[in-house]
Amino acid sequence: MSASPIDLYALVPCAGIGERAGAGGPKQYAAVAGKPMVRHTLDALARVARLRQTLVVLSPRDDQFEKHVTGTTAWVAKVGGASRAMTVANGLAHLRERGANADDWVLVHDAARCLVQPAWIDALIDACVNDAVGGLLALPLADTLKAETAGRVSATVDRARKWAAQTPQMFRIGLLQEALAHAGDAVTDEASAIEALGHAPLLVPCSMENFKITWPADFALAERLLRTRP
Ligand SMILES: Nc1ccn([C@@H]2O[C@H](COP(=O)(O)OP(=O)(O)OP(=O)(O)O)[C@@H](O)[C@H]2O)c(=O)n1
Ligand SMILES: C[C@](O)(CO)[C@H](O)COP(=O)(O)O
Repeated sequence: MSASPIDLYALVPCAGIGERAGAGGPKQYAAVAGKPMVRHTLDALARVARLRQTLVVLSPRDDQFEKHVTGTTAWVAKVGGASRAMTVANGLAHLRERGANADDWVLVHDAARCLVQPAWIDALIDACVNDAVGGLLALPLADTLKAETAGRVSATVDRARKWAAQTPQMFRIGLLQEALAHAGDAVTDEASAIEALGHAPLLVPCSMENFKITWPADFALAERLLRTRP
């Protein structure tokens, strides 16, 4: 009997409250260039042919997704947690319940990184699909890096070999479940949890356009970039 093929899934944590963005509600539903932010994200993922399925993970209290996103083929589960790490862990358990295997890959991608492009996701898959660990899209730091105390510079931090982590982050589902169970709630991305198990995720260079909408001013920048895309 032949082994079952390895599938690739996307998991979109979409259960945040968007406190820093000050959009008057969860930022993933704010309109950017004519569409709710999460719709841009899902449309980009839907154009990646190698993804078998996308799972969107919502807050159990979410009453906006269905209003804002109609006609999606993505799976939806209202199993989000109090932290991003919990949302991802609960989403992984849901994927397993729906038939995903421990050896399958998952690409975890923030709903709030709505400028992601299919070509960047394909580049991540190409780089990681034969890798023992997996990896993430990221950007080498260009600016000089300062540490702060009470609004003043306390130190200049060596920026050599430092990268800003983006998403998607691509790992085997089983390894990521083990890593998140081990790391707990404090990790802010999947790679940190994998690192805590002693692995070294692959850094795959991406674009600064793959930024996360976090602050109020980010909406206008995202709008400008999306409206001027060819
Ligand atoms: N408990 C949480 C927290 C965050 N997220 C998701 O993780 C991504 C990145 O998180 P972030 O930008 O921090 O979003 P928010 O938590 O919504 O923002 P803030 O921290 O400003 O409240 C977002 O797509 C967000 O919806 C999630 O699914 N579950
Ligand atoms: C996963 C992430 O987007 C990588 O940069 C980031 O760590 C999320 O952090 P947040 O504090 O939850 O926005």
